[in-house]
Amino acid sequence: MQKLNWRRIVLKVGSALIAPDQDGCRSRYILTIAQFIVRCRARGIEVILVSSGSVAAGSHLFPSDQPRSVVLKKAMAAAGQTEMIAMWDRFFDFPSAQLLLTHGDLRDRERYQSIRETVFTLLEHGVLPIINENDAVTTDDLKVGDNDNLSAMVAAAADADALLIFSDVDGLYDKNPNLHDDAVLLPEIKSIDDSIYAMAGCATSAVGTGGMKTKIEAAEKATSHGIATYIINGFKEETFNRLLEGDNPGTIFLPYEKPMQDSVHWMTHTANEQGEVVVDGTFDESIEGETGIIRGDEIVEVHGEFAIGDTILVRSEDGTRLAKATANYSSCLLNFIADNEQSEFSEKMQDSIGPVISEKDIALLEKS
Ligand SMILES: Nc1ncnc2c1ncn2[C@@H]1O[C@H](COP(=O)(O)OP(=O)(O)O)[C@@H](O)[C@H]1O
Ligand SMILES: N[C@@H](CCC(=O)OP(=O)(O)O)C(=O)O
Repeated sequence: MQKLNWRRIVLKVGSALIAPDQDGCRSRYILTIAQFIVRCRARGIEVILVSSGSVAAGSHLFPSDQPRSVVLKKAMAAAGQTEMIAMWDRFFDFPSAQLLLTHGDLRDRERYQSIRETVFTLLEHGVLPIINENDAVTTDDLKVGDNDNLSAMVAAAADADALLIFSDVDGLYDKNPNLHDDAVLLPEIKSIDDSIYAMAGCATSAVGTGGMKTKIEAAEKATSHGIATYIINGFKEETFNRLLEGDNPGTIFLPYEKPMQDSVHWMTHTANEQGEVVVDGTFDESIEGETGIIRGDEIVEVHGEFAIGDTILVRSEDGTRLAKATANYSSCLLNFIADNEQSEFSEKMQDSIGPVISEKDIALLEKS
């Protein structure tokens, strides 16, 4: 048995635990999770809750004979969210706060910092943050799409020590246990590679989103930030006692020994690129030991429109994704420099602005 040394944790609760009968919220499983939250807080552990279930909670308010269009699901989410938050809030004798986020919020560095500040202030004042995706307003471009990945982004933003994903299954199996009787539970995953993803199947419940694939993606995001990630069965009461005893009741994904620096992690796992620059073969050498990298003469092409401070992808001519980085130039200026690389004006401008990207604002991507 290990000593529990969590300072701050993120709990992610799946839809099947909120609305198991798909007929509004039920306290059946949530009550035990609420007690777990109370017990963690009593031990001085700060808790952030990421709760799914708004669509599942709101679906009973709409006709069941209509096809579930995107618009109808947004309406279900808007209506179900109030019911779900009201239910959580009823269980606690401390205040809670609702934060509804989209990927559009998290991938914008300023809004990301603003979310962090709000979460830290809530925690400082003993308020329980309850987070969900803002399903009622998201579009394909703006959404994270599943709360497993959202909870990992939140855990990274909040500098959590552990991410606990409560689901309807005991943990990660070598294949979907709901479809294969001989599936074997994997208690500990040291590193995530393609063989781990190959085990993951889709959700088989009527209310889940993403199944195991999005949980492994979440574990990858969180562990690379140094956050231990658990997939655990929220249906089973003994789970919670075992967790508090420092035991692993499901699957634990071990954190990286050398986690990524926060800004690099954000760029790799949360930000998405607004445009890209294609560089010639000298990129690899230019990274080494430099304080800033890529000059105009190394750029072969510029794609998309981006402003100074936006995240861009650096790619090689053969299509390899080399790095994500913060642009020190707008796409407009880079196009000008690329077209006029020999001109004195272009040279002077680069001397005064400096390199296209700086070493402190770059996240090298694994070559695949
Ligand atoms: N290798 C696997 N191990 C465990 N569960 C798996 C696996 N592959 C697919 N699944 C499915 O993933 C489901 C959990 O994901 P999901 O339904 O999205 O839950 P939640 O609503 O908690 O996010 C399980 O009920 C199971 O059907
Ligand atoms: N944001 C959605 C949940 C999306 C989601 O990831 O659901 P789940 O797989 O049950 O965690 C909702 O509140 O209905």
